Amino acid sequence: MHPDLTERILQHLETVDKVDTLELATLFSVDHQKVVGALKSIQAHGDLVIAETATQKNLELTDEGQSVVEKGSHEAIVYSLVPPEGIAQAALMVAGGPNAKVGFSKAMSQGWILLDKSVNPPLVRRKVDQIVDNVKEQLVLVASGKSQLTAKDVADYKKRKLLQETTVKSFILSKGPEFATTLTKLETDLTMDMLTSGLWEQLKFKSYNFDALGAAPTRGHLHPLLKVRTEFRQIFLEMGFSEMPTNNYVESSFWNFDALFQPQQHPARDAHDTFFIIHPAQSHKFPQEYLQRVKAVHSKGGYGSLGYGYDWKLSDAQKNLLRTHTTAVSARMLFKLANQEGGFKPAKYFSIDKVFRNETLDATHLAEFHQVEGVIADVGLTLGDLIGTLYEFFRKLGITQLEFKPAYNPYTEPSMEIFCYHPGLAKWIEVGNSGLFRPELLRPMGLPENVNVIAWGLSLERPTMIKYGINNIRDLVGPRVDLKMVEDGPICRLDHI
Ligand SMILES: N[C@@H](Cc1ccccc1)C(=O)O
Repeated sequence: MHPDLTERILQHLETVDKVDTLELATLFSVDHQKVVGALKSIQAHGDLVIAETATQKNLELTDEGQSVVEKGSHEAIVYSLVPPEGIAQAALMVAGGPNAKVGFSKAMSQGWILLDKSVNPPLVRRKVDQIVDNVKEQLVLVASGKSQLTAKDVADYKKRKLLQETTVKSFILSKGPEFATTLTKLETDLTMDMLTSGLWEQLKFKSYNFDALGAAPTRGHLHPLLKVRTEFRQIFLEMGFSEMPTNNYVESSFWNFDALFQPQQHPARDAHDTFFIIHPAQSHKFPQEYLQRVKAVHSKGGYGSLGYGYDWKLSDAQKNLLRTHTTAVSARMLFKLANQEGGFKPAKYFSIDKVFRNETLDATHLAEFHQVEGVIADVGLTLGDLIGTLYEFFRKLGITQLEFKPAYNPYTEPSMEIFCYHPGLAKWIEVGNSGLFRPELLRPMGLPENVNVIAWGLSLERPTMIKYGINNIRDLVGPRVDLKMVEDGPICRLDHI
């Protein structure tokens, strides 16, 4: 608010009996709201002024009315589009755009144009050589505040949505019993000094506003990872996926590696990369026939594959570990899908949960993190389906530029790393891994020959870090989490970063 607006109002009021706040706004060339604000603060100081409410009706152009002022009325535009030789009505409608229909009927009733039915198709022709665009002229006058419209004109223009009536509330001010041209400062606090010296009797106190909203107290907040997880879950659900049960952190090597055709000598199965469990060190319950088929495909091959040709050991498959990827969850689910009652049915699944790797900790790696994984099983799926699905999935995250790079996974062929262009960071970043599950994985499970499975996985931490502008993963979990970030972090889409 203008600092001395209150005093300017009071000084003006000293010279007159009554003044309207709208008049003051024009006089001081300030917004009417500001004058009303200043009035409120004058009123807070006591009965300096008497304010009576007044309402005034104003005529204003609508957006459509404004366009008539700028470009002419709809009927004049239609008239101007009719060439001397005439034009087919349909072509006129196309040329005139959305307002051509009203323009046409108004121009007809004004007697400016006619429809010549003596030719086939009928042609719209000019009926007069010249027109005066009264509507435009009258609205121009309204815009300049000089309108002299009759009540009927006003009603007509309102009906045509060219004019609207607005009511403006204002106050008529006159001097009150405590009128003064300056404001005395209002005290907000009653101090001990004021009481003992008796000063309080001469001071004016600001009254309490019991309706003011207090500051919201802080309370529980969702962690950024949970918020981003909610967002991913929502996207999967929108795309028709169902969530897989993911509650087993402890998994056997069988489901984490062997079922996925990952050979027992694979370096990832080394204790350097995997946390093995000591108690209990082994799992014992496996679907026996399936286990035999997995053993066979590793050691001898099958389903058109040569296998790896090594001596597959049950004892290695039995070793318990903290699952290293959520693909172990997908393996269990696909086995269930292949062996469910009534046989295989196409399905779309997702999971978002914690996985563990024996990593050297650094700015981008922790020993535990989350994976987001999507899996689709259906007849005749191709790499094209995978690419299309990935585009749709990432589009829903606000990412539209993707690139794919050939990659290798023991369980997928072909495999693709997924890169996306991040406009905020102005670079391509790797966001995930994907592929078509190998027959050596699907057929031993009992999935029919013509069924293919496409899948992709990404970490939950990486998009969360990008979204919240964090470059050290240790700032995302544990004691280094900035509580301000947790409180303020909005649930918003990645494109709002
Ligand atoms: N399991 C892979 C991701 C992935 C999932 C599904 C298919 C292909 C790859 C990983 O840990 O990175």
